[in-house]
Amino acid sequence: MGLCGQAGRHSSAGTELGSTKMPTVKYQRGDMVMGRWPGSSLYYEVKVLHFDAKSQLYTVIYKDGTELELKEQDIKSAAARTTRPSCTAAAVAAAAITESASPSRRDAKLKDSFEVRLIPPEQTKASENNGNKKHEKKEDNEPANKVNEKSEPEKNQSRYNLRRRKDDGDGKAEAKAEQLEEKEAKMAAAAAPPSVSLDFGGKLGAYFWLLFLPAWVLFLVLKVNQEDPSLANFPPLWPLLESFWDAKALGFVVLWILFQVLLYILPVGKLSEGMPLRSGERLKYRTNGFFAMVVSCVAVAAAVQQGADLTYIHSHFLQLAVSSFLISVLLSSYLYVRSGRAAAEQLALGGSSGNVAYDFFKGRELNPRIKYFDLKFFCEMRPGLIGWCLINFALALAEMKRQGLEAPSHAMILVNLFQLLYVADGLWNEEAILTTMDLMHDGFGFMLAFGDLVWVPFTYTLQAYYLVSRPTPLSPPALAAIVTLKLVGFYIFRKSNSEKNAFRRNPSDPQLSHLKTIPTATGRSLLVSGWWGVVRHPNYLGDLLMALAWSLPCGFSHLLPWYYMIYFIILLVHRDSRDMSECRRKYGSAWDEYCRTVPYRIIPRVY
Ligand SMILES: NC(=O)C1=CN([C@@H]2O[C@H](COP(=O)(O)OP(=O)(O)OC[C@H]3O[C@@H](n4cnc5c(N)ncnc54)[C@H](OP(=O)(O)O)[C@@H]3O)[C@@H](O)[C@H]2O)C=CC1
Ligand SMILES: CC(C)CCC[C@@H](C)[C@H]1CC=C2C3=C(CC[C@@]21C)[C@@]1(C)CC[C@H](O)C(C)(C)[C@@H]1CC3
Repeated sequence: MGLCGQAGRHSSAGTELGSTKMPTVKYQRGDMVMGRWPGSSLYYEVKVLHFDAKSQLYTVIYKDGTELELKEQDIKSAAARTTRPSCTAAAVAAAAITESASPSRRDAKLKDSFEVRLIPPEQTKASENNGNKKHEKKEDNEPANKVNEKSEPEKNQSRYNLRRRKDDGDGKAEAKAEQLEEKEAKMAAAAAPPSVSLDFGGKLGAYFWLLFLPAWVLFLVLKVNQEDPSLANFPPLWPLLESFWDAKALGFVVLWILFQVLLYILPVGKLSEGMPLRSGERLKYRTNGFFAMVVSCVAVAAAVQQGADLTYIHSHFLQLAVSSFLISVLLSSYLYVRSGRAAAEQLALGGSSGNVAYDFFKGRELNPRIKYFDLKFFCEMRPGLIGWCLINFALALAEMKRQGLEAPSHAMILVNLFQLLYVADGLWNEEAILTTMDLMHDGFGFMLAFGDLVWVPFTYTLQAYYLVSRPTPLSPPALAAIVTLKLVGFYIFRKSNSEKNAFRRNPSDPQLSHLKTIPTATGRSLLVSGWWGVVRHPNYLGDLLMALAWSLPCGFSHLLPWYYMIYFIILLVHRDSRDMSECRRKYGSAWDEYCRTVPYRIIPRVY
């Protein structure tokens, strides 16, 4: 400790470093020195970024971008280097915690009181770019730094843990540390600067998608209505203009949405907490989706019992789709207008390009709410998702009617049951959606509004629609193989999603204590064993296997029922790459380390 002492001070008052002057200090901005890792006696190579005369603290940066603030006595000149000169902060910390394994030494370290502030890598760049002045301002103003001003070496230790977590001993200490970890994650998130990269082909891409997506749905709906839906039979017949519109169809769609609104606002079911927002706040969500689904099923069964003819949905598919499209456009316009009044911290990162088309498409506001009514959460989980099952059921009835069957075909039953299971599972585990990309990162705009209200109910039902007028017999072995495939996919999908969700909600969950994790500078860890150690997106793998099981019952005569499979591969590959860049931005070198440890993205040894 303090090996360098106060001797040998440079008398470098007023030295010019770029555009800023450093006061009289021992180490200068840009110096490569050895910084002591909090809570340990290990020193690692760091670069001096800044000295704050007021607090007498040096801001230093590790090789992986982690910034700390250290006292002078915790810094040695590079000549005194003894250990691990090029370690990342994560590895450094791992070494530090391993070192502090014995309780007595650990206690001693807890008493150790040197000031340290952890700053996420995003800020590092900002501080490097902006120079010292800005940095000083940031320190003064940001709540993240204010909270971290407390001396809590154990806080830093808790985050860095490459050992199996059940080896840690004292559960209480760990729980406390995890709480701190969560607090820091909030702070890091609050401090994250807006991202500037635009996905989906940027501004020009947005125009393209705004035109292409509705046109594509129209194309699919017209195509599946053709007697011969093969690609060669192109273009499909263009219907008369008046057949696009049906006021009754619009009325049904509006009624359905209002019915779902009613179920959503009923004070039934759990209130779940979302992930911390950049402001540190955690929104509450009424997670009664499964209840809404059960009530909807009962209501539909009662309506059928009363003589309602659900095959209307089959015969008015186009009009229903057009009505939903109109509602999605209205909703997106409302979302765009209201986002103009939203505070900066309520906007999604990268959701404010300034370009009307892009912002309208991608959505600006992260969690648009009318009082407690969360529009994004509601739309993603209710009308379209439950509507998907309703439409499938109606299509099974239409198949019986069209083909004169007493019961739906085996293929139709499989498609119906498989997709019903998928939706029911999503609603049963509704809380898990709060840790998905859409809820945590994406703004709510046309893409999701259209996706939820039009894309899901009117294109995810194409397999069932296809089967209505195309009998596809299945042999018992084929049936058994398809069911097995679906169950395997479902198992992988559910287990991996639940594992990540449970870990994000409670990193010290005893049931996850056998899993290995990589610490990151934000305070959150990444799972590197279990499902998330097999590939980087095991949930996508399970989802893709299920998608395959949904298409197989429709046979190989046409490409149309395989549309979902093809679309889904493209969607998930793109989603994976979006997520990779986002995680790279968030976690820096810890993410690279994760990618090195888990080299495959979705399919082990293939991709
Ligand atoms: N049927 C459909 O149309 C669609 C279905 N889906 C399904 O929805 C589900 C959710 O998908 P999606 O939101 O895309 O992505 P994920 O649920 O996979 O969420 C990705 C996030 O998980 C966290 N994460 C990534 N790796 C790790 C790790 N090793 N340890 C801990 N956390 C990690 C990161 O967020 P952080 O670190 O910030 O927590 C990352 O941003 C999937 O099952 C997918 O298949 C998705 C799209 C469409
Ligand atoms: C129109 C665009 C090209 C694409 C829009 C994509 C959306 C349709 C999907 C984005 C993520 C989704 C999820 C589900 C449905 C499709 C959308 C909205 C999901 C609710 C399906 C049920 C699952 O169990 C789930 C994991 C909850 C899904 C979450 C993501």
